[in-house]
Amino acid sequence: MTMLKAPLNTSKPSPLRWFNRLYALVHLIAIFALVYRHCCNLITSPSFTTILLLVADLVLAFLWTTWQTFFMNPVHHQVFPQNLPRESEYPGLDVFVCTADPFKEPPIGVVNTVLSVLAYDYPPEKLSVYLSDDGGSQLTLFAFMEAAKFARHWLPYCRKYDIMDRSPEVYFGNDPSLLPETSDIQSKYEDMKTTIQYVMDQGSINIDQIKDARTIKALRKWTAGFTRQQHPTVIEVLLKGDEDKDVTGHCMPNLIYLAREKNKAIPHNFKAGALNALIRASTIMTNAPIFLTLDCDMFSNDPKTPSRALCHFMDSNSDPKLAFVQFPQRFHNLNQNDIYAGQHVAEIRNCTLGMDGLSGVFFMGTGGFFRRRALIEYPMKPYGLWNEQDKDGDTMALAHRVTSCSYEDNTKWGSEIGFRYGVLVEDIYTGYHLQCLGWSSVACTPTRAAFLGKVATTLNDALSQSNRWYMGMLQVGFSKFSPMTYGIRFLNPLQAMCYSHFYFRALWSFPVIIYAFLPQLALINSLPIFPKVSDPWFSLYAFLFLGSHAKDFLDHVLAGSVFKKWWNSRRMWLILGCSSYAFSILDWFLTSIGMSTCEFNVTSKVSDNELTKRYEKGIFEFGVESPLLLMVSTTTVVNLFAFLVGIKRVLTNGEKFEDMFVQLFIAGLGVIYSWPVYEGMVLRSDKGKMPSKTTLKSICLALVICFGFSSSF
Ligand SMILES: O=c1ccn([C@@H]2O[C@H](COP(=O)(O)OP(=O)(O)O[C@H]3O[C@H](CO)[C@@H](O)[C@H](O)[C@H]3O)[C@@H](O)[C@H]2O)c(=O)[nH]1
Ligand SMILES: [Mn+2]
Repeated sequence: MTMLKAPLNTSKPSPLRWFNRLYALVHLIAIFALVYRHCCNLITSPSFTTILLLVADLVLAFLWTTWQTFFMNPVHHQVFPQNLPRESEYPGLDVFVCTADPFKEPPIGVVNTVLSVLAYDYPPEKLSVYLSDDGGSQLTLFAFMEAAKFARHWLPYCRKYDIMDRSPEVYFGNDPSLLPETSDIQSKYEDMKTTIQYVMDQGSINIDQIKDARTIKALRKWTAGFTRQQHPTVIEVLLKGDEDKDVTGHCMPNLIYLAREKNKAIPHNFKAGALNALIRASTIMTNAPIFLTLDCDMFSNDPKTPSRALCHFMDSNSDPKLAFVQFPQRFHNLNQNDIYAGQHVAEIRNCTLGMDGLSGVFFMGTGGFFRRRALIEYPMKPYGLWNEQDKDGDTMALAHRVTSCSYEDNTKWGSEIGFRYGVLVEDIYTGYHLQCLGWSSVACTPTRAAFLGKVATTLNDALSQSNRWYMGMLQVGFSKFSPMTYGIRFLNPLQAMCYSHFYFRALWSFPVIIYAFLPQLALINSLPIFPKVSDPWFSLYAFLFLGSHAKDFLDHVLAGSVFKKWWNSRRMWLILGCSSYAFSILDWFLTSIGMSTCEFNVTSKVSDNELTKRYEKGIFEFGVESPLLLMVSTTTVVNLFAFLVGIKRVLTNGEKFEDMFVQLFIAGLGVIYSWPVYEGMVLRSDKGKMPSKTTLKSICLALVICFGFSSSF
């Protein structure tokens, strides 16, 4: 009799797929009808307005269609870590944590992320944690030397009491129940925090005050000419598994600090470059077959996460070409209704389930467990790494060599091996390339989040982040690797359409800007541009509007969201459309004609108390002067003007309400969505209000737009 082996994972298609397909079909027919109407209009009464409306609706139709591909075959995966073999059979695991700027990403936060993964429920002799410091900062190294000392107490404590929150900041912040050692460990943690905070406040380290010879030696590497953009490689092994023991005598995981060499004259390729340096250094030092990549703010929220990933990697029935297991991004600092829609609840859920039913989820930059072989196929003879015999046993010298900035010259790093270079979204781009090469991926979505990170808590940060992302997406979309020309040859066509949706999403800004200005300006000029209520075509508009909104709302609810969050996500969709996405297109254009260079601006992970309080209350944070905010405020003022003028005309000038209904509705909706912006412009006086200069500028601009364009109608 053969024993049935207990499964490590299962997958089940969602029954909702039938409903989704039916909805998509009906909606698609309505879209065709609309396009037909536009074409008729274009023939009978061609005008600038008709052309713009057609363009807007065509772009909307394209993005709607590509969005539907996520809903055609959603699949639910489940994992069963209890069925895994013994721990002694687990593969080695390397964890890569990236940080880039000690002032935007405070080291104490990074330390918490690293401690939370050092304390994983994983055989310590098989676990190594690497910290990549692109900020090349002595302060960060110092913080990690302190963290290594604290880890000797923290790890055995977590193990002994099976603590769930292994980020000490979270654990002590949650008022832990008092165990015999708790207050002792807590005071050690507070001491470490104080020490780190002290050097951060000083902004530098006074080596004379340090007694430990090893620390002094390490810190002396920051010589006079050492700057963040120009410095040699620094590698420090802070914990060495076979030598360092915790306070109970247990072996510790490895902990390695790495600041790769930087040279102003040589592009460092931002995070992708950092990750590739990590891949090479770790290949030489520990070479675990699986590695996990993490952003510095993404602390582990569940010590059993690696075993969930292993449920896919260790399953003999899984795809041998499984490249990565993605734990979708989740966040811990969201306010109640997620005012900037940073959580992307419905989006993340629908995209992961949807792509999992095709060739696999996209890589989200953090929380991905990779099979090392997917990124460097060995033996990699042509590329050099494996040719270099470690003859003198000098691993460190070799590790320094492979993290030097000239190492990648004339190699395929960044194009055919490692994380891919050249665009600002190295994450989705690398996952996409792997899938084009025949690798697959899978999402793992446990109820308790595997990792928790930080969302942007000011409007401008949220907008700049999207600006960067969607500029990066356009770089792929319009490159020779576009999913429409390249991806489609290697991927399931639906999968290629999923990627097209992301890569071209910035095009939303065309319909959003057209719909945010054109109907409003026409309203001011008493020109009806949509069918009146009694016209049969009106019901087509109503159907398309209501249908798409109802479906979107349903998708949110099914993803566990609530009405207010959905409403906020709608508002953000409009705000992004008229600001970030438009700037993404502009940035992409300027970069591609060589008038601008692309920069990865790190999102700030610090926020002062007042700001945090406002965010927690759900108040919009404007605060700074920025072109992104100016676009938003100008658009909202135009909508308000148009709405007021339109209402006045209907009430006093006897203009027909039904003729202007659609335009009034669009402007009115704009006004309702813009409420927090008006508040920020005129009703508030706190620090987070819209800067008066921006308010004034936007009113002037809006007046020019409203009355300057009158002659064109
Ligand atoms: O030159 C750089 C720039 C950034 N980073 C690190 O990259 C991570 C992400 O940077 P962040 O500013 O937090 O960007 P986000 O927009 O919040 O990140 C999202 O978008 C990025 C680009 O698409 C992905 O890399 C991230 O994983 C994803 O969370 C952070 O740990 C940084 O320290 C570097 O290591 N080197
Ligand atoms: Mn981030």
